Amino acid sequence: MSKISEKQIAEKLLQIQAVKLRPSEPFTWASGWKSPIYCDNRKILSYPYVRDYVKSEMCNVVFETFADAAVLAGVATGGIPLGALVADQLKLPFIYVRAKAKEHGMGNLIEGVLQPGQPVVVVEDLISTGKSSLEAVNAIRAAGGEVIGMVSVFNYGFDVAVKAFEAAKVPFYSLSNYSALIELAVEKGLVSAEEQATLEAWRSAPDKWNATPAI
Ligand SMILES: O=P(O)(O)OC[C@H]1O[C@H](OP(=O)(O)OP(=O)(O)O)[C@H](O)[C@@H]1O
Ligand SMILES: O=C(O)c1cc(=O)[nH]c(=O)[nH]1
Repeated sequence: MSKISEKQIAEKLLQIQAVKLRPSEPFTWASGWKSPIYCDNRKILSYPYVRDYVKSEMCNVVFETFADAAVLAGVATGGIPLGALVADQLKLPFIYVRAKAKEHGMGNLIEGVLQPGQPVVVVEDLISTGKSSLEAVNAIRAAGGEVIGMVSVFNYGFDVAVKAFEAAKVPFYSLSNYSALIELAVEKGLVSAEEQATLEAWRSAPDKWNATPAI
């Protein structure tokens, strides 16, 4: 993605107030990490113009980079509505991967139709450690699908995720990222010097970060 388009997506996320800073009462992430920041991409769905923009940017990535995609797969739950929108626009089949296999009914981990050997692109709303995305990749591979790549709206750019995607041989594209977001928020004066210092301390060791409650 170009730096300009990364910032344009970041601008939309800021406009819809999807990004929250709460250093004094840290958020708990899916990984268990504590964080002073949370990016709630689910809010994109509630703003049709932003939703359209994100959808078409995701379509461009799939169309231009993963032209062989035969199926799109959403990662539950954030990646499901986005993936379905993109699949609908590109007229591709859609499946989704649950966080865990359903405990009644068909007992499925993957919902929808996946034929062995089909090239699949995984759609995620956000990548932090990459664990959720890679669990979905592994489930698709175990079911016989060929994961050719993945696309997400946002990526924190942590080394742990970059290395995990490399090890799993999954090329990934994110429409925006933490660096673009913070650069823009600082330019717009939305982050105070104190908040910037907190974010820097957190970003340098997110797995070890301990928030000190505001006095
Ligand atoms: O890269 P990771 O460390 O795995 O974190 C990112 C995951 O966390 C969020 O999902 P969450 O588990 O909050 O569930 P949701 O999508 O159902 O809201 C997000 O939608 C990603 O799937
Ligand atoms: O890692 C997570 O759980 C996570 C971080 C974030 O900023 N936004 C989100 O939806 N999940």
